Order: sequence, then structure tokens, then C-alpha cells
Amino acid sequence: MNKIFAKGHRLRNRDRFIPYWLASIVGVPFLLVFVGLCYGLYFTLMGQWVVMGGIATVVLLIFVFIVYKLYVKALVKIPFFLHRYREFLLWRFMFQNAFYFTKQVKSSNGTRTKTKFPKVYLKQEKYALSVSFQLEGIKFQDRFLKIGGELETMFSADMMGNTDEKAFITYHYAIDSIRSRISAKEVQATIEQGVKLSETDVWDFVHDPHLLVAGGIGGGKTVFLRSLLVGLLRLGRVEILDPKQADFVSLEKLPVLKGRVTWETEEMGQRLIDINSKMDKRYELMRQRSEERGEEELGAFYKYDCDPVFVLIDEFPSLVSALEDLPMNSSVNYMMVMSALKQIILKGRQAGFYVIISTQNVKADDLPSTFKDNLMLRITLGRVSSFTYDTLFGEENRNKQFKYIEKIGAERIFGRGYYGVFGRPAKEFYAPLLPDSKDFNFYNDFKALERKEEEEGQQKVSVEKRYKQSELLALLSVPRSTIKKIEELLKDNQYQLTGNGYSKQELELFRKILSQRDETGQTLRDVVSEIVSTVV
Ligand SMILES: Nc1ncnc2c1ncn2[C@@H]1O[C@H](COP(=O)(O)OP(=O)(O)OP(=O)(O)O)[C@@H](O)[C@H]1O
Repeated sequence: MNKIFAKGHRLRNRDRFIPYWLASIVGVPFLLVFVGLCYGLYFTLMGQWVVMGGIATVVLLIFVFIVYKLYVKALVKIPFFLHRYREFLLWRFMFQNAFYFTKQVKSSNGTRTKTKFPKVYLKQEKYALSVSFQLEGIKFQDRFLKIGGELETMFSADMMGNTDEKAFITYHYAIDSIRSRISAKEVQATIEQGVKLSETDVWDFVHDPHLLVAGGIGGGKTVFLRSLLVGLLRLGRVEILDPKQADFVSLEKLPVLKGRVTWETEEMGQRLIDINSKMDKRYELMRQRSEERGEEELGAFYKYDCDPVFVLIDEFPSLVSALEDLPMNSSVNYMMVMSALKQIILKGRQAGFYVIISTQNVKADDLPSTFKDNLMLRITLGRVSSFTYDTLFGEENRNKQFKYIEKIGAERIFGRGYYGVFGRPAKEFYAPLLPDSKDFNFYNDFKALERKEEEEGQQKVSVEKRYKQSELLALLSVPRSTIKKIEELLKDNQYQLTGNGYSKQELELFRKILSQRDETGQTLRDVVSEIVSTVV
């Protein structure tokens, strides 16, 4: 059953009637009321045909107007109507582009032309739709291989790629981003899943480290960055650099951010240098913990009980120009600071150090290319220049139509833009919605949060060293068969080894057994049974 519906609705020529029957669904109740009304009028105004005709015409016009308005609203608001209407749009597109075959068929009144469409399927889900086109050498095959962009415009959707299956090509689209919008209160961050930015968009910072946000004036950058903090402050440590001394300075008073918001140029520079050294220290700590566990390879920060650290730099170009203007005798200089930031960006992923850079429009020399190539998630908000779109979303999205939408109906839209991971298709994005100020305010939300301390201040988790079998063999200088024999004897004597390597205590037990055997000349069986009876 699932297989039959896997590709979705199959396009048929009868889809041309969809608007008519959708309109009928809305219109029939009104029609019934109208008929009832005429019936009533007929009996009450018997013979006064002009009055009756006048009333009926006015009522009819009002009903037609109401039906039209309800129909248009239903197409936007009711998923059933919207889905059917998209099926009609696809039919119209195929029809107008003459993507159909015709056949003469015999009928009772001679011959008639029958229209038949190739196999085309439309599958609609809550936030995604896909359209599959038959290939198999049919005459439209070449067009179908390039049709994705046209459908993107037609469905007001964002093409997210295509898949080739046997005999079909399927285009995938993201739709209805506005419906996936969440409230700023709902932004959550976890290491496993990332930061939830909407029902469909999650910043998986562990795999796509660092974030670049570009926004036009009043586009909603500050609200977005503060919404991010709702999740980030609960998960890890956050350091904020606010060179414009604008939107984040006041947060310094909060316990969770005390001493972690800087705005003086030298202090900001020094902070980045310090963060870079803290990252190096963390690598040392991780290596030490990794060695204690006998791991062959160093894992990611979260395996060693470390919290992520997020470094938020608001209005990055302001920081750069302030650093460039520092006098010669300053304690830091542009080169030192940029090199520290570069290190954090390049090496931060494994250690759990992530940079969030915000800027207005990106200009040619705003961002060094090392930064651009390594800030994996990019988001724009509000009105930005085409150069900004090009820089952020790159070659992959060169043909995409980026739009600025100021209003939907009479409602002004805030926090709308685009979202894309480097090298992948960008899509429309709605930043978390700022809740009503009576309900929620960032300052109060952050006020109650627990402060995450640095690992130097945390109690080190002691990890017991475990020995691999090869290490055990080398330390005891015995063959594998001897160890195996001892293990069997221990088992016979109900002594349980912990497994997954050997603990220090187990190493000592093996050592004791072997030395007693060598000293007394007893068999292993006797030694093991004697020692186990004293240990247990
Ligand atoms: N996500 C949102 N939800 C609801 N309203 C928003 C949202 N984002 C922005 N706004 C509205 O737009 C106003 C301006 O937003 P914001 O201060 O975030 O813009 P900005 O991009 O930081 O501007 P600037 O660059 O000038 O500082 C906010 O005060 C708020 O009223």
C-alpha cells in the first residue's frame, strides 16, 4: 500500500477541474440557502416579481462575493484545498508547456482527441513536497532533467536537490517555512541535536561548526541572536563581544554572563586571545583524559565532560575596524587577535569552541576567506545585497531567486531571510518569533540561568585506566594462551572479570597468580583456586 502512494498524487487530465469542484465545496451551502430564500420570497411576495427579482439579485451578488473570499482564504489556510490547488497548478504547468501526448479515439460521434500525461507525481508533506517525472526515453526526458528551477518558482518553494531513481527524476522542495516558525521561548540546544531554530531548521553545530549571520538594518538580527542565547546559555558557556556597545552590554550584569561580555577594543582583543589559549588547554585536558582511558584516537569535547563554548561577535566589521585603529603601544594588535580568532575557527570544532559572527551586508574585504570557508551555517535576515547572498550561499545557489518580503497581506514581516549550510541549497527561513513582551523578556529569562563554569574550576572526573589485552601481555610477558587459561580458571572459580579491557586491580591479580606459580611450582589451576578463595 505504502509503495502505491510513495510518489504521491499521479497527475491526470481531470485535474483541470480541481478549481471548479473546490469552489463548489465552498459554494454549495450558499446555493442551498439561496434556493431556500427564493422559495420563501416566492410565497411571501407572490406576484411582486420586480421586488422579488431585486432582492434575489442583491443576495446572489453578496453570496458570490462571500464565496469568492472564502474560496481564496481556503486555498491558503486549509491544507486540503492547498494541496488540491497545487495539483491543479502542476496540471496547468504541464498543459501550458505541452508536456502531454494526444491520441485520436473513436467515439459514438466520430473521433475525438484524448490527452494523456506522462507519469508525473506530486507528493505533499507538511514542510516538503517532491515532484517525480518519468524519464524512460520519452520525448520530454531532456526537459524533465532541467525542470526543477521552474517548479521552484511556481510553488514558491526552495529546491533542496534531486534524486535519480530507476526511470524517474524527483525534485525535492522545502515549503511553508513560515508555518515552521517557533517562538523565541522554544529555542533549545543540545549537543546531540543542535540548536532548534524552527520546526525544520536545526543548527547542528557539532557537524556544521560556526555561524555567520548577515542582516539588513532592522532585519531582526539582534532578536535572532538573543533567541539563540535562550538555547546556548542553557547548554554551555557564552562569550559576547559587542564592539558597537549596543545590544548586549546590558546583559553583562546577569550572573550567567558576568565578566563574559566585552566591548572595549583591547579587552575584546585580549578576550579572543585568551579564548584561543583556553581552547589549547582544553585540547591538553582532552588528550590527558583520552590517554587515561587508553583510547587510540582523541574524541570530541563532549566525551570528556566538557561544555561547548560559544563566542558571539556582534557587528564583526566594527571589531575589525576598531582593532585596525588601535594605537601602536596597545597591549594587543590586529594581527594577534585575528590570528587567535582564526585558530578558534579552524580548530574549535573538536574542542567544542564555536564562533557566531554577525554583520550587516557583507562587503568584499569584510571577511577573510579562511573565515568565510569555515563558518558552516549561514543565515541572512531582512534586506541584504546580492553580493551578500553570493558570498554567503555561493556557487550552489547562484541561480536561486532570493526575495525580500516586507509584508504579507497587511502584516509586516520581521526576521525573514535565508538559511543554508555551506555548499548546500539555501532555503527560506523565519527566525524565532519574539513573544509578546507581557509574556516573555530575554533579560528575565537569562536572569534565572545557572552559570556554567570553566573546566579548570570543575572537578576532574577521574577515569580509571583500562589495559588492552596487548598491553597486559606486554606487561606480564606471557603468551595469550596463558592469559586465556587463567581467564577460564577464574570463571570456573566464579570470579567475574569486568570485561572491555582489564582494570589495574585485574592486572595485579594476573601478576600475583603468575608469580605464585613461578615461586611455588604449583599448577595454574591450584594457584587460581587458592588466590580466588582469599580474594572473594
Ligand atoms: N523574530 C522577530 N519576531 C518579532 N519581531 C521581530 C523579530 N525580529 C525583529 N523584530 C522586530 O523588529 C525590530 C528590529 O529588530 P532588531 O533590533 O533585531 O533588528 P536588527 O537587525 O538588529 O537592527 P539593527 O541592525 O538596526 O540593530 C524589533 O524591535 C522587533 O520589533
